[in-house]
Amino acid sequence: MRDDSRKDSPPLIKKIDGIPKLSVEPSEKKMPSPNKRLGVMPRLKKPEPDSVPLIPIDEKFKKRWHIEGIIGKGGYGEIYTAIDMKIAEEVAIKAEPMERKGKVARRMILEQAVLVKLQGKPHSPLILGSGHTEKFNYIVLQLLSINLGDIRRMSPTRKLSKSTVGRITVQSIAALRDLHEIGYLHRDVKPANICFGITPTTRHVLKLLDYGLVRRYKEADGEWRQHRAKAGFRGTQRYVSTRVHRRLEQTPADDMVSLMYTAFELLAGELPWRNLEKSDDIWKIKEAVQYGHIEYFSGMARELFDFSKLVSGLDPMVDPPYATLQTCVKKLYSPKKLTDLYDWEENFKEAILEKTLSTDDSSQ
Ligand SMILES: Nc1ncnc2c1ncn2[C@@H]1O[C@H](COP(=O)(O)OP(=O)(O)OP(=O)(O)O)[C@@H](O)[C@H]1O
Repeated sequence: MRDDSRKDSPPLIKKIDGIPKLSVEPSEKKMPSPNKRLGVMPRLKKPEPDSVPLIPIDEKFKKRWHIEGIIGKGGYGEIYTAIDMKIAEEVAIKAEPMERKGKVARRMILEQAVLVKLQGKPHSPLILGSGHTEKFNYIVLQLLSINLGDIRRMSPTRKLSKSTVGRITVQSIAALRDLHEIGYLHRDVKPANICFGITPTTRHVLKLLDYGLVRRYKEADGEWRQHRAKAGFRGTQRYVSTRVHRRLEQTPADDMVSLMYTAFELLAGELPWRNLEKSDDIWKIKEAVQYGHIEYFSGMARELFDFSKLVSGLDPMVDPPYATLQTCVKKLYSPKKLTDLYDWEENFKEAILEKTLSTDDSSQ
């Protein structure tokens, strides 16, 4: 379930005839070195029969971008790769119809505004341009790797190793801290919204994507906005906190809970509620995990027990202690460094070894 009637976010930009044009010239924006592509490059998707892409493939768009094909399709938009003819560099273009169910779709307007505010922060993708046509809004972004959900599925064990997940979590905490610092909640933290860079200088730098569900939770002076008595559902059912199941106003602690579930899924290969569909059933198991029921932390998941306890104990009414959370997950990868190789650069050998060791454990 992914609900998105965005009634609750105040418009940041009054003009709603399309997202504002932003075109960043190469001299103003330092693109990462284009010489060498590293990491797990996105692959073009086969065109779906009977579906017409928003931007025609193999044509020049806005006289600047040669569209190569579609690499991703979210619930709302399409993501393309294109060659930016001005800088001879491959980029990603995200396009979303301007109208949804007869209403002006504001997701991308908000996403563009937040991305602009985040420029200069290491875990935000570079935004290279934006604008609109009669039918859709678009944002031009730095091209990144495939997302962590797809990377996990590439692993022969369908899991990532402790040291890789530790480094993903520590960088995600920093990404969320940077977003919370400018006053916004993400509200859709999940493996599909996390990628890495693909150049020598960015290949170990995590990038948090998809700011379409953000909500402002504090004002410029740092004062928190008043909570609503009841909030609508926002997020993805598998990863939202129990507070979201209860329709409570989300706060930074709820982004941390979604990050903890993300780390759990990457490390254990699945979440305990993976096969459940009903919100109440999922909520019940999430509560048991929150209360620290040890049976849910078997195999590699036990490595996340302390982090889970810390996240479950967070006070939802204050900003989380980011540094303490980072210290807790550092023990998953220490003495490795953030710049050491990650699973996908080493044929997932560490994840395979960990699977063998945990199978040995359970047979004793
Ligand atoms: N800059 C990028 N470089 C490479 N791949 C990207 C980039 N941006 C998005 N993607 C890919 O496209 C997918 C969908 O992107 P995104 O989540 O931004 O779209 P969405 O329409 O908002 O999706 P959702 O339905 O989750 O809201 C991502 O999971 C990722 O794999």
